[in-house]
Amino acid sequence: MSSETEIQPVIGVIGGSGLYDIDGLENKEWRRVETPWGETSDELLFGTFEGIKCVFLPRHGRGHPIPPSRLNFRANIDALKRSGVTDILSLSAVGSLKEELPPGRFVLVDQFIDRSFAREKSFFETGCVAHVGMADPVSARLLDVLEAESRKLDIPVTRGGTYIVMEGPQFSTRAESELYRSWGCSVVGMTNMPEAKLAREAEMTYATVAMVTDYDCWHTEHDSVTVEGVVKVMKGNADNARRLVKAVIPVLGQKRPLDLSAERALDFAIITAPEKRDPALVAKLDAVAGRVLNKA
Ligand SMILES: CSC[C@H]1O[C@H](OP(=O)(O)O)[C@H](O)[C@@H]1O
Ligand SMILES: Nc1ncnc2[nH]cnc12
Repeated sequence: MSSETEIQPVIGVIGGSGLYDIDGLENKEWRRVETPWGETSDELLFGTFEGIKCVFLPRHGRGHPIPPSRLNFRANIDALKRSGVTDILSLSAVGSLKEELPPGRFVLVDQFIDRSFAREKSFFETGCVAHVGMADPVSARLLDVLEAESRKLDIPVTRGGTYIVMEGPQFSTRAESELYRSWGCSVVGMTNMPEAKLAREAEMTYATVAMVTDYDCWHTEHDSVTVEGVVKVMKGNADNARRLVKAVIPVLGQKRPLDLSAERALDFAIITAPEKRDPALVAKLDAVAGRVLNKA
C-alpha cells in the first residue's frame, strides 16, 4: 500500500475529566466492546456527525468512577481500534507549569514525558516483542486542524508544549512541580501516558487538547490545585471542548492519505522471529497488529 492510498477516517474522542458525553451526534448508541485486554472504562458511544463516523469514550467512565492508575488503557485503545477508529482526539484536564498558560487555555501539546509507573504500557509482551518510534508522538495534521478551528472559535490556544504524566492520584508536591518546570514542561496531568504510546502501537494517529484548569502548586499568587478549583474551571473548558470537537470532525473526517509515521508504525517494529512468537499473544493482538502479524 503506498502513502498515496486514501483512507476514510473514523474519529475517536477520548473525553477526560468533565467530559462524559459529546453532543450533536446522530444515530447515537452506547455499546460495550469486548477486548482481549479486559474491560474498557465504559461503553463506547457510536454515532455520526455530518455523516462522519465517530466513537466517543469517557476515559474515567461516566460519573468518573475510575482513577488514573486503574484505567485499562490497553482495553480502551484496543476497543477504539477494533471499532475502526483511525484518529484519536484526547481531551484532558491539566495543571499549568507556565505563567503564560492560565486556566482556560487549550494547549496543543506535541511532546510527552512519561513519569507514570504503575500501568501496563505496551500491547507487546514476552512472545511478541515490538519497539515503535515515539520521537513525534502527536500528529501535526491533527494539530493543524485543532489550532485553526480553535482560533476561528476564539478559544485561547497555544500550539506546542510538553505534557508531563505523573502517576497520581495525589497532585504534585511543590518540589515535583518545580522539577517539572525546570525541565521546561508546559502542563502536568495523569492520563496521557501510556495512552499515546498504545495509540502508536495500534497505528492510530493521536493528539491531545490539554485544557488548563489550574496553576498546579508552584504559583505563589494562586492557591494550590484542588479538585474544587479544577471543577470550577472545567465547566467552561468542557463547553469550549464540545464546540471545538464539533468544528474539527467535519474537517478531519474527509478522505486523506495515510499518515505513515503512525499508521505504518509496526512495519519494522516487531523483532521476534515468527517461529518464536506466542500464538496466544498473537491472537490477542488481532486488532492492534493483525495487519502485520497475519500477513501471509
Ligand atoms: C479531576 S483533576 C485530575 C484528573 O484530571 C485529569 O484527567 P483527564 O486527563 O482524564 O482529564 C488528570 O490527568 C487527572 O486524572
Ligand atoms: N495540577 C494538576 N496536576 C495533575 N493533573 C491535573 N489535572 C488537572 N490539574 C492537574
